[in-house]
Amino acid sequence: MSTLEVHGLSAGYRRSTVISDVSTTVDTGGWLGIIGPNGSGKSTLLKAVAGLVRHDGHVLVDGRPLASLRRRERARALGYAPQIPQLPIGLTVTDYVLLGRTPHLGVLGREGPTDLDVVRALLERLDLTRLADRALSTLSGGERQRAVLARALAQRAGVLLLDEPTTGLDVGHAQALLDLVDELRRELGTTVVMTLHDLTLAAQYAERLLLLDEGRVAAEGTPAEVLTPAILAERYTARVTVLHTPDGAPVIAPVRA
Ligand SMILES: Nc1ncnc2c1ncn2[C@@H]1O[C@H](COP(=O)(O)OP(=O)(O)OP(=O)(O)O)[C@@H](O)[C@H]1O
Repeated sequence: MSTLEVHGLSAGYRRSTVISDVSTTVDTGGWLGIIGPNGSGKSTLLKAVAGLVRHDGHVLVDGRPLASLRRRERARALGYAPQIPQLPIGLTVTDYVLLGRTPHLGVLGREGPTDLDVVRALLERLDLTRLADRALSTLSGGERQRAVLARALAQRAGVLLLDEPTTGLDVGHAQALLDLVDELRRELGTTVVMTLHDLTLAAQYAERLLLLDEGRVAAEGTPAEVLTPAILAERYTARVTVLHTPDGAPVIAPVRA
């Protein structure tokens, strides 16, 4: 149940500026997909929104500057699942996902039945139940990725930032994850911002797409407005055709020369 506003956001590393003057608004329960070629600044944009890299400009959640919120308030306002997370590899899957509940725990810092229920339900939906007691270090890449997402979803933040959430997931697990995110969005009004290379999945799940090129907004609109062969040829140097599934969803198909 949160609106995210980004105003004139610029960010980078040391002396180099990577993204410049990005502005956008995502309404409560909205889903914005960030797309763009390699190195265009998608991950940097998410990190800047999350306040994890040096930036200029403003990020507001429900009209409140994110930078002004205390840690716990901030963790309830905004959750972030990075593309390459630092994992406490000795933890079990359950204990790791429970960490996502930290901003909701009472003064004693003990998890209650609601926290355990939230975690159990997420493990079930992400096909992790049989791995619940396994150490993170023993998981496959796709299993670990699902644990990282389960932790971010357990946080139940108003705004959820997902950096390439389907990386390393097979098509079935990718769909299960995106369906689950869609459900949270509909049931809890979670506002979602996600980077994705898979343009077909991006078009099927995101309501709007923002195309970054060299750190600037090159296009923004509905998937049909942004994913045109002309725009993709110009921004990705790609030859593609746009097909449609029987229910009308776009499929971005590469065309061999
Ligand atoms: N920690 C860092 N220090 C210095 N430069 C960085 C750092 N992280 C990213 N960059 C640079 O910033 C630019 C944008 O990187 P970013 O990861 O945001 O792009 P991206 O669009 O997410 O790329 P990809 O599609 O390849 O994941 C790249 O040129 C990259 O080399």
